[in-house]
Amino acid sequence: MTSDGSEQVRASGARDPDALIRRAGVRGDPDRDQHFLVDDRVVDRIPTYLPEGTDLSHVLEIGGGPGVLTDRLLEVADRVTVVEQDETFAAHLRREFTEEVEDGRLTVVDGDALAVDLPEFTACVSNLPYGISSEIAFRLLPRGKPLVLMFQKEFGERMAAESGTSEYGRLSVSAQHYGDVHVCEIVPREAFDPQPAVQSAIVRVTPREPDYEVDDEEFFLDFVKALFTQRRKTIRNGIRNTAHISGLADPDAVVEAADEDVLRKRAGNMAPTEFAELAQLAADVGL
Ligand SMILES: C[S@@+](CC[C@H](N)C(=O)[O-])C[C@H]1O[C@@H](n2cnc3c(N)ncnc32)[C@H](O)[C@@H]1O
Repeated sequence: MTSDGSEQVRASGARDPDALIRRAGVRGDPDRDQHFLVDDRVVDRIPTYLPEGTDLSHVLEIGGGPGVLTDRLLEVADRVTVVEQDETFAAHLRREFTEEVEDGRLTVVDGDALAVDLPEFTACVSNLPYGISSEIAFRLLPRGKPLVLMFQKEFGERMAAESGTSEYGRLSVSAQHYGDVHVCEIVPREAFDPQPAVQSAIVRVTPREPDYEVDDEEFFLDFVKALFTQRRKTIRNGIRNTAHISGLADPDAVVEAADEDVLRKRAGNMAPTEFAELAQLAADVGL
């Protein structure tokens, strides 16, 4: 705290997380997915995980809370839009960053990130509300922009997992369809207040085209989802048992046309490219 009693900023110019929480006037409520970052070192590192050369002209943040990450994003971005569902925190953000709001550098959107229209953004950096992190991630991924997102550790590791590992699944194939997924850092519970029940992971998604082609993206993703519901079964049985999920009209035709080597595999050992090839074949002969 300074001699005049203010505790606005640290020497580096960044706002202090505890002071921000105090000024917000309420504590985080875990039932509302409110676990606020209080470890400056972690907050400082988050924007640095964006891929080199990221366009920082308009950064989106989902769930601003007291504004510790918003503050860091305003240091590096030309413009920030933050979506915050809790009215108390949305009002606090407008108060805390009055100058930036007046200058048009910060827009605070009140509302549910799953329901509001998201703006055109050039990158998204967020400590996500964990209860809806999957739905939010799959709203963001198809936009094809760099993402740095905090998830529950297990979720982040599943997103980044490679075939043949126990974490690999539908989430890995679907997320990696949109970009390269990398776990940048595991964050301990102590970095938050209130502390979450489990550790967290900061995940970077660098957008790129997949190294395979699928004509019908929706069918591809449904097909992958279907086969992972039967991950212990062979692909042959998986195709036959899950037509109600994949939407295949003639699963037997797919089994007849597919390679025996592929049919003997299990979903957990199929690389994304193999899923894509099989999905193309399935769409041709079985839909
Ligand atoms: C994990 S906290 C992160 C807060 C802050 N960015 C930080 O790192 O300290 C998640 C924030 O998302 C907000 N939130 C929860 N559900 C939301 C939703 N559906 N849409 C937008 N914000 C939401 C919560 O109120 C909370 O402020």
